[in-house]
Amino acid sequence: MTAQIIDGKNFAVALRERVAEHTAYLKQQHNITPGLAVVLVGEDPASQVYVRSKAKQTVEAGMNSYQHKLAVDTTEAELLALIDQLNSDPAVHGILVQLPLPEHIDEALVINAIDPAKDVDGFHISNAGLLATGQQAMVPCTPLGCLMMLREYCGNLSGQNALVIGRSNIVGKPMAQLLLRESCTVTVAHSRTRNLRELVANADIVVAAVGRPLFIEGGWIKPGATVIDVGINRIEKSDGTTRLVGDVDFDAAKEVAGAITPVPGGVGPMTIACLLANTVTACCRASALPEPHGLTV
Ligand SMILES: Nc1nc(=O)c2c([nH]1)NC[C@@H]1CN(c3ccc(C(=O)N[C@@H](CCC(=O)O)C(=O)O)cc3)C=[N+]21
Repeated sequence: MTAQIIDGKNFAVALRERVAEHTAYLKQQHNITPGLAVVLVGEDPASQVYVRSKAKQTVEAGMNSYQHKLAVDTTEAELLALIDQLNSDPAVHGILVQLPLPEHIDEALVINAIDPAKDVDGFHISNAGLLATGQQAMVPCTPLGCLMMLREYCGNLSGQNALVIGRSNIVGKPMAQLLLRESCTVTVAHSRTRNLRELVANADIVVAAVGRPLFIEGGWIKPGATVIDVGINRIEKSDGTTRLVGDVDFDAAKEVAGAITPVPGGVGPMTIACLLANTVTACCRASALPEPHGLTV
């Protein structure tokens, strides 16, 4: 059997269309344009690529994009002052501070300085707590995108064995919370887990977010399982060029799984689409307007 390939790129196109439609509606009916501010500290080339891509897609959806590029030696106090300013700017509905930050800046302090209502990354402790207690929150973009794809491909998730590999605050933990909310039986594995192979073999759903290239072997996967690969690892090929691979050995896993996301073209594009969706959600909530269907879970 060969797995269905879950086309995250197509999925993201459809989600961005819904975002653009609702943005147009907000403009026409309420004279409000959703605005997303992205803050980048330093000149990491990969981060610059992501930030450019986010800004381009924000504008394409009809929203306002505000970019703040700060020097690598920006002080924590200066960054906090900018966040204060964005928190009180009514044109800004979403704020994203690109991670990682330079070492001299306390990441948790900065994230928790963002107004939770504008925290479109969903990283603020208030949003983490709201999600964990089943209340309305801003949901982190990557797990949100993963859940949207899982719902589409698995239908009812209730009672399914879901294995989340990775325990980060930005993917593993919120993913586990979302799957619990869907009534999955959730296991969280990580680098110290001893019997990973057996856990994978028992999982109807695998979400891999360990950050190790090709770590999960195809032969471990339960036949027919749904595999969501969050990993984006750049590896060097024998000819010296590089390519992107996930945490799962895709070529082997696709022979066993029921459905699987590729890398690239899987979770990555959905992450950015969900950022735009979260911005529209934040905008509607800020204006006490009804939220459109399908932009969050
Ligand atoms: N505050 C914050 N929020 C983030 O959401 C955030 C962040 N910081 N820091 C960096 C990571 C990384 N990230 C990606 C988003 C999309 C792709 C993506 O679309 N990837 C393409 C391939 C891109 C390529 O070819 O390099 C794909 O998977 O198909 C990748 C990575 C968001 N991040």
